[in-house]
Amino acid sequence: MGSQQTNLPPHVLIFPLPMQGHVNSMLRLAELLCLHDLDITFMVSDFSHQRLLKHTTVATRFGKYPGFRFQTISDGLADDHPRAGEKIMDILPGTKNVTGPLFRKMMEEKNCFETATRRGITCIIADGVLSFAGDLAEEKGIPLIYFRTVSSCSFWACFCIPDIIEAGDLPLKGNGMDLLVKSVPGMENFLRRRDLPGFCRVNDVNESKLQTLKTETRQTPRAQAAIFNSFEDLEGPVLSEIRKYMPRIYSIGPSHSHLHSRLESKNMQLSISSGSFWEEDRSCVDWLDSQEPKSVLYVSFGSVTLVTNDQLHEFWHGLVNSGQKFLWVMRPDSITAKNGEAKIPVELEEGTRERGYMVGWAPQEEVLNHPAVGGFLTHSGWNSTLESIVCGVPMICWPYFADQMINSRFVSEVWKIGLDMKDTCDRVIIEKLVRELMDVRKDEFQERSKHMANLAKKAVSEGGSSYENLESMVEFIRSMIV
Ligand SMILES: O=c1ccn([C@@H]2O[C@H](COP(=O)(O)OP(=O)(O)O[C@H]3O[C@H](CO)[C@@H](O)[C@H](O)[C@H]3O)[C@@H](O)[C@H]2O)c(=O)[nH]1
Ligand SMILES: C[C@H]1CC[C@@H]2C(C(=O)O)=CO[C@@H](O)[C@@H]21
Repeated sequence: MGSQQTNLPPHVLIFPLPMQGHVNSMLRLAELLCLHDLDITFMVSDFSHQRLLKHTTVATRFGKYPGFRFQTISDGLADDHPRAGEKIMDILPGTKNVTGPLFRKMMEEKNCFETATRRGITCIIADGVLSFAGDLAEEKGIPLIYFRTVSSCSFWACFCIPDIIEAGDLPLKGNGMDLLVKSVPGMENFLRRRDLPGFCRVNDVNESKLQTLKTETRQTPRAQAAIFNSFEDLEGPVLSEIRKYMPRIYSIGPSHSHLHSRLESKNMQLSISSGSFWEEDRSCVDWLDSQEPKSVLYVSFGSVTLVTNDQLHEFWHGLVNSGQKFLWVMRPDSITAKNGEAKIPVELEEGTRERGYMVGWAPQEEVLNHPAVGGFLTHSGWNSTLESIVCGVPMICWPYFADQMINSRFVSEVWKIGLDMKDTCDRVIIEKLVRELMDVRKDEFQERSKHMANLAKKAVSEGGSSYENLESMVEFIRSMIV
């Protein structure tokens, strides 16, 4: 490097798995690092980039940071791939086989992005499931930090997969699903087989999704550090277990709340739109404005979940029969009914007209923060879980796959801020749980959720654990410039 470059800031390459829930939280990390005046190259798939440009103000949001750049790359999937449901798992071989080699070529051809005004990459922060980025970092001698965007509890359960297999709790063949799993330290008293991350639901331990997640997770300790979108008061005991294998762990979450707090302290404006891949329908906020405080159940299953026609009807009946107001996000691509199959019974149409409101995609953070929202029926994606926690909104969990299975167990049994309806989808149960959360046990859930929300806000405020961890991490990134 020329001597004229020695005063340049570190140049961090941030590389998420190209899915909504991963890009969201990595974009927030990118902005947090921009606020610390680091140069950032953000790797984004062509597909995600087009979605972001179409549906968000991401260009203006990052336009105010001169050190920020997007770099696009293929995610290895065909343009018309659904990128939803179980098929989303194709993104792992897609990125490994296609994105990985393209990334290597790009780094070599572009001299690791070094220019007259920017250092070559001084640190790679890669999604914890993109080991090819770790391979390249190691080969080129570039410091590496992994950011696993799921909960620490899910990461830890995945890390323990070899011990779970050894103990005979895997493969899960649908038998003994309520038996306790004793081989994940710290979770011996409450983790059942059905709560293990969805990748464990295989008939044979050699199935590729289990093997891939095991391998990707076990290679994490080769990085110099790891980041979790979590906070010590939420997942402290689990983070301590992980630190036995990787001492340098930075819990810096909840990342959205952390970003808000940092922007506020610099008197900077919050971006109006998040990192949504769909158009946010803001009409639901007007509808919420006309509702009583804490009277509305918000229903959303994130960006990947698919719902069958039967499940749709169970939810719908359950919600209408509960007599509660509800705001339901029904993503255009989320119902698996074939044409003509999705006939809506009259009583559901009437019940929805009286008490419900539906949108294709909502400004979720704003919705959860609205005083009219009193509960969240969620698929337990990690971002949704954290967003609900920060707003003190109790949850009913209907986990669909992956980390969601264990997140929902922590919500109901560890933090006790919600109810878990995992592996059921029945209108009678749905009605009962909605009444329990929004009415019968409302006060206890509200109280515990409010307490956790306060702890989350404390973590990201000056002097809080996540705030201090981010400061240390930036120092560490600065110290690693070679
Ligand atoms: O109408 C909506 C619905 C969702 N969101 C946002 O979309 C994100 C959804 O993220 P998440 O709740 O984490 O769910 P998924 O989209 O399913 O995320 C994937 O990525 C997560 C992080 O790794 C994992 O925890 C999940 O299991 C995985 O499916 C959140 O930030 C929401 O605020 C909106 O803005 N509007
Ligand atoms: C498609 C899934 C594979 C890996 C990701 C994940 C994780 O544990 O990191 C959980 O669910 C999804 O977000 C991703």
